This record gives sequence, C-alpha cells and structure tokens, in this order.
Amino acid sequence: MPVAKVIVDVPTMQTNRPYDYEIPTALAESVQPGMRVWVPFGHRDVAGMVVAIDAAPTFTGELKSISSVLDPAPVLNAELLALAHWLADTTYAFWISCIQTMLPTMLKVDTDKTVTAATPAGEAMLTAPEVSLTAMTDQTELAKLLRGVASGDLVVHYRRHDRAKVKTETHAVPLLTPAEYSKAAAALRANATQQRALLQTLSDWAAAGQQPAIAESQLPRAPFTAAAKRGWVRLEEREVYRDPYPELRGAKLTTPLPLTADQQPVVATVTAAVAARRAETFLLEGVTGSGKTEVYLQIIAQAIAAGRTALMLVPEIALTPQMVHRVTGRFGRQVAVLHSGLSDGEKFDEWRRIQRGEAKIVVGARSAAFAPLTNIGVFIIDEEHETSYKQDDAPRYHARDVVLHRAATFGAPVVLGSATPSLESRARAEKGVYTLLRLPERINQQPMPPVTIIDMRDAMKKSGQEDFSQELLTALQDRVARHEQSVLLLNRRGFSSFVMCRECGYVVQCPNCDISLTLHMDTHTLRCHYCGHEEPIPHRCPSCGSTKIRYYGTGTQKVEAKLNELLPEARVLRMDVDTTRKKGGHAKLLAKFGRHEADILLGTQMIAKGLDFPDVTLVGVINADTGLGLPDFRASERTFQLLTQVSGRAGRADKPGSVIIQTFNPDHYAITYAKHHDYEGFFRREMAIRHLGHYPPYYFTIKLTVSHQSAEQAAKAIYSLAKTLKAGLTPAAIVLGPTPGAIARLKNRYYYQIVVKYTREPKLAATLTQILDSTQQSGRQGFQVAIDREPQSFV
Ligand SMILES: Nc1ncnc2c1ncn2[C@@H]1O[C@H](COP(=O)(O)OP(=O)(O)OP(=O)(O)O)[C@@H](O)[C@H]1O
Ligand SMILES: [Zn+2]
Repeated sequence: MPVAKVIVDVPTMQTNRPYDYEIPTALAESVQPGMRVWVPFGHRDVAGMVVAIDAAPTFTGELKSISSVLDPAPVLNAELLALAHWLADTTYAFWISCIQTMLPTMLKVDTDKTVTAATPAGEAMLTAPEVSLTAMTDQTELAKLLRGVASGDLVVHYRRHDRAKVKTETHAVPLLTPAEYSKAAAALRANATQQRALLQTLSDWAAAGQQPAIAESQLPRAPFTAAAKRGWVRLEEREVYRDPYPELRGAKLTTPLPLTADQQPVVATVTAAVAARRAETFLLEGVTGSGKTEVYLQIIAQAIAAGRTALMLVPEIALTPQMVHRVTGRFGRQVAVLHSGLSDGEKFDEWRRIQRGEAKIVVGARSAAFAPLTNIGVFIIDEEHETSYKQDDAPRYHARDVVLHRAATFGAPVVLGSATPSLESRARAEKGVYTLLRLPERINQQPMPPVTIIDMRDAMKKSGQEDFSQELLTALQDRVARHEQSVLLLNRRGFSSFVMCRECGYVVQCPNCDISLTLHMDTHTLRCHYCGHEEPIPHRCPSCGSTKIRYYGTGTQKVEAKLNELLPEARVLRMDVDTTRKKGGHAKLLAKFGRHEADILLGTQMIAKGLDFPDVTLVGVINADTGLGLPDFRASERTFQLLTQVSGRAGRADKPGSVIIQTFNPDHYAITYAKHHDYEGFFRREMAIRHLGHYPPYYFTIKLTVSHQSAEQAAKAIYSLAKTLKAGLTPAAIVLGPTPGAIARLKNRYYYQIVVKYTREPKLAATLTQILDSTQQSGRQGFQVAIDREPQSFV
C-alpha cells in the first residue's frame, strides 16, 4: 500500500525526517508530492507537505492517515521539491523552513499554534488565556512559552490556518437575446428607469457577446441581483489577479535598440549557450552606463522566442523601480514581478500567473530565485555583488547559489552582471569557472566622469563646514545655474546618529540590546534598529544629569537643512528610510526627480545604484570613508563598490558628468582606485590582501552562533559546540573563537560565535548536520543555534 512522506510543521519538533502517512482510499487519486496536507501528529492535527509517495512505509508501527488535502494540485513541482531538499542540506536549515521560504505567504504550510495554560505555574507566562505562536514576533517570549510547553506547564493547540485568498469579481452572463431584452423593457412600468437602463446594458452585452464584470457597468449591484432572480442574467464569481503595476498597463512596449559593437558579441555568446542548453555561467563585467540592461533584455527576448522562460534577479527591487519599468516596458504582461514591496495578495497572484505559465519572465528580488517557472532558458542576476542576495535568517541561502543549482537542472546559462563584481565571482572568472564577458566603454562614447578627491582634513579648516567643502558647494551651485541635476550621497554605512552627553560621554543605549539608540529627527525619538524600542530624546543626561546632551552624526535631515541654508536657490529631494517608508515611496520620489522638480537628489545608499537620469551631471559624496573603519574584511570592497556605483550616475547621456568625493582618507586604495574607475586594479590589490589574511575568496568561511537568555548558558553551549566542531576538522582549518557576538546582547538574548576558515574539509558537512540535529533538542531549552555558510559579516 503506497504511503505519503510528509514534512510536518511543528515548531517544537523541527526535524528533517519525513513521517509516513497512510493515504485514505478516498484520497488515493488526489494526493501527490508537492501538496499541502493536514495530518494527525501526537494528539492533534498539523499542517505538512507531501514530499514523496513511496510504495511501502519505512516506519514499522501503526500508520496514521492523512486527514485532508489542502491543494487541488501540487503547489511545488518536482524540481522545486528537490530544490527545497538541496537547500536544506546545503544551508543546514530545516526542510520545512526551506519549503516555507519558497512559497508565497498566502500558501505557507501553516499550523496556527495557540498555547493555553494547563497549570497555575504556566499561567504566569501568559498574558492572555490563549496566545497564538504563529503571531508571536518576540523571540524571547516565544522561547519562554516553548520552554513552558516542554515542561508540561503549557498546552499547545493546533488549528489550521488558511490564508490563501483568491480575489474575485462578479461577472454578468446575459441569458436573453437583445430582442427578448427589448420585450422585457417594454413591459416595465414607466418609472422603472434603473431597470430599463440595466436591460439596455444587458442587451448591448448580449449583442456584443460579452460577459463583463458588473463593476464595469456603472450601475449599482442591486438591480443585477434582482435581474438574476428573474432569469434575465446569471451572475458568476470569476477570479481576477491583483496587479501590482496597474499604471504600466496599456502602455506601448519599447522596441529593442540596435546593439553597439561591444554589446553585440555579449548577446550572441549568451544566446548561443541558451540555444545549446548549456549551463554556462557568464560574468558580465560592464562599466556603469555600458548598456548591461539592454543586453539582458535582448537575451531574454531570444530565450522567449525559443519557447523558453527567463528569470531575472535584481537587488532590493523596491529601490530600483527603473529596472522593473524597463523590463515590463519591453515585455508587458508576460512579466511577473516578485518583491517585498507587494502586498501578500499581489505576490500570491503574481506567483500563480507564473505557476500557470501565464507569465514567462520573472523579475524579482532574492526570494524570486524560487519562482515556479518551468523550462527556464536563461537566468540573470543584475548587480551580482549586492549583499541583499544573501538571506540573514534561516535558510541562510545566497540567491546566486540557488540560481546556479537551478541552471544546472534546466541546462541554462547564467549571466552575473555588475560594474563591480564580487571578489568571489571575479576570482572564479579568473580560474575559468565562469566565462568573463566585458563591456569596457560607456554607451554614449563619453569617457567615465572625472573624479575629484577632496581631503576633508584641509577642507574643513578652510570652510569651517563639516559636511561641505567649497569645491562641492561651488559645483552644486553651478549645476543649479545651468539647470542640470546633482545626486548627493550620504554614506550611512558604519555610521549612526546618536545622542551623547558632552559632560560624561554617556551614549544613550537600548535597554534590550547592547547597542546605542539611533536618532530620528522626524519623530523626535531615539530608536533601536534591532528590537524596535523607541523613546523620546532626553533633555538631561540619564547618567550624570547634565543638560549638555548633544546630537552627534550627520543625518540626511541635518544635511538637507544645511543645504537649504547654504544654497537656498536649490530644490532638494531627500530620499532615505523616513521619506520612502510608504509603499511606492521610492518610485514617487524618483519620478519627481525625473520630471526635474528638484535640482538635487540627496540620499543614502539607496540612490547609488541603477538610476539612469540624463540630466545628472554631478555626483557628490559627502563622506566616502565612514564604512572603512568597520571591523569587516569586506569594508574596502564595499566602499569601492559604493563609490564606483554612485559615480556611475553622472554623465550617462550626452552631457559630460563629474564626481566629487569628500574623504578623510584620500590615500586609501579603495578611494584611489574608485577615482580612476579601475575595477581590475582594485581587484588585484584586494586579492593580495585577502590572500595574506586567509580570507575569501581564498578561504571558505562558516559562522556558528549560539544564543540564550542566560549569558552563562550560551557560553557553555558554544564551548561544547566548539569541541564537537573541532573534532570534525583537519588541522588546516582556522577556528576563530568562541567569542561574544559583535552585539553581545540582542533582544535580551546573549550571543556567542565561532568562525571557521577552511579550504578543504571532507568531514565538515557531516559534523554540521550532526550539530543541526542536536539543536532540535536544545531548541526546547531556549537555545538557538545558527549555521551561516559564507556569512556577509564576521562580527
Ligand atoms: N545599444 C544602445 N543604443 C543606444 N542607447 C543604449 C543602448 N544600450 C543602452 N543604451 C542606453 O544607455 C544608457 C545606459 O544603459 P544601462 O542603464 O543599461 O547601463 P548599465 O550598464 O545597466 O548601467 P549601470 O550599471 O550603471 O546601472 C541607458 O539610458 C540605455 O537606454
Ligand atoms: Zn534594542
């Protein structure tokens, strides 16, 4: 008798082992791998996912049977199911969390878990008689509750939680002929104007053979309901898709541009690999403004023409609306867009358009790497060096790895594009693992914009200003006078605005985390960016009582105010987290800038990439080096990338551009190579440094973190973990730590970590899997263990 292998969703029982379930005869025909089911587990029913149907059970005891099937058809096909399994193995994550990551929120395999107190001891932990674990965001509270569950003080109740909501519209199906409608109208009373109008509308629809949504009729719903009762019309609920970009509908599609002599061979090489179904990885190193986007679009067009589909990833799509517009502008409704800026309903609908084969091109951020496209002909990752492609939470995957794995499955090439490739990718191209393609020149035949470096140590003395050198001010003034535009970057990396007492040096700290609070001038509050704690700005130092408490740091608001004072004639648009919090906020600000309603676009990192405005002739960087001081071996690489990307916004069309970079480290190589737009030079220099320090890409890295509410428990656990780990490593591996996390306490949990640097460790994977299995137990005692392959930061 065939059995279903089911991965269950139980928070206290995270395991990678599927459970065997009997398939009831009534469901024998309908159960397939990739369907969500509802199964008995312990004394309750929980949600789960069927991952396989086997001929016989491996479990020898008495089998329970599936209670119900949630999906009429699989929500994950065979390729995606296999991908989830691979993801769990390679990121040391739980299978169920991989499956959940791959599904849109509305389809998450979801058991709503509520806990209630069973004993007076347990009651004290609950503020309400019943608490939903699914809705709990406070990890500390959650851990507390789970401990209560483990000790038997609390009881968990599981209920099914369905979120999938299909949006429908009521359509009218005319049931009579136009002649019959006229007859019915003639029989109406003289004052029945609304009914007459309705009959006329129905008659028109019948004549045209239409069954439109009643919302389109301009008539209220009531007469339709009445007409349905009289048999004049049948009302039908039909599914509609929520469209995240209604403003793009109906616009004329753009046509491909004739390719330049540099672009042409790039497109030809990649499309040859598409045609040959060769899973080759290309690294497209193209300077800013070299026309990479047009190359992507034409490669996609050829893949579609060959009857295949295309998957394109972009970083933080909400920040790059121009890219979405360029792809949908070329391919229209064939494109589905997936990113965190969409509502759950919009994401669900875009996902279903992909799954049903109605959308053949997907553009999206990191998690779109799992888009349910079939027959994929080409994968593209734009700005491949961006850190947002790596997920911080479990499963800690890198979208590039997911794409390379899927590309091998489909026999499809991958294009990794960037003006500043990650060292990892560029090194792979060096070794011949990736094929290097280049676009060395800008489209407009313009030289790269000249970059002037301003030494702020001198400039500050001269101008008395900490934010603006005289050179930058003059250049800005000059652009305003010429009706040209400027982009001004305030580098926020490694930099925060905080409140410090000038008397005693006290910096206001978060009560829950070991970190200083960040100043928010718009709300006049201090906020913790980790736990969300918020408090008013103090007037007196909480430590010594002095009133000499001052704001430190350069916020965008402060720079904006300074700019208004120094250049009153300039219209400034500020783009930062505060001005873009609302949905579509980025797109609105950028559109405004595009319409020339401002002279200066002032912003944080979010203005550095992807912007293509022809009238921008000046780029200014207020503080180039705030990120250089970070204890992070990638600090130079990130600074170089940022400066190169932002410099690339100047002079992209026919007007020549220029760049002014203010810095306190004018001789730092990240800055001097950026001045000369010399990626290759930077690459060689940085590789030498990484080689000396035993860093990636010469070494692989892995980070293990343990946290617990008690510092002592966490420390104990990390030492025992270190022991297990070292037993599985060769002497060649470099083990750093255990050390406390860079922020030792976060949300009232204490963090300890170990970093391993290695080149070849045959037993590492098995050791980590063993550690992962044992964390299932420790999870119930309030421990959390995280395994992060190739972490974005070591601290
Ligand atoms: N073959 C072409 N003929 C004419 N114009 C082109 C061509 N290809 C691209 N362009 C134009 O050149 C400009 C720069 O191209 P694009 O934005 O694609 O560069 P990019 O390499 O993606 O830049 P970045 O990395 O800086 O974002 C765009 O305005 C684009 O429309
Ligand atoms: Zn905090």
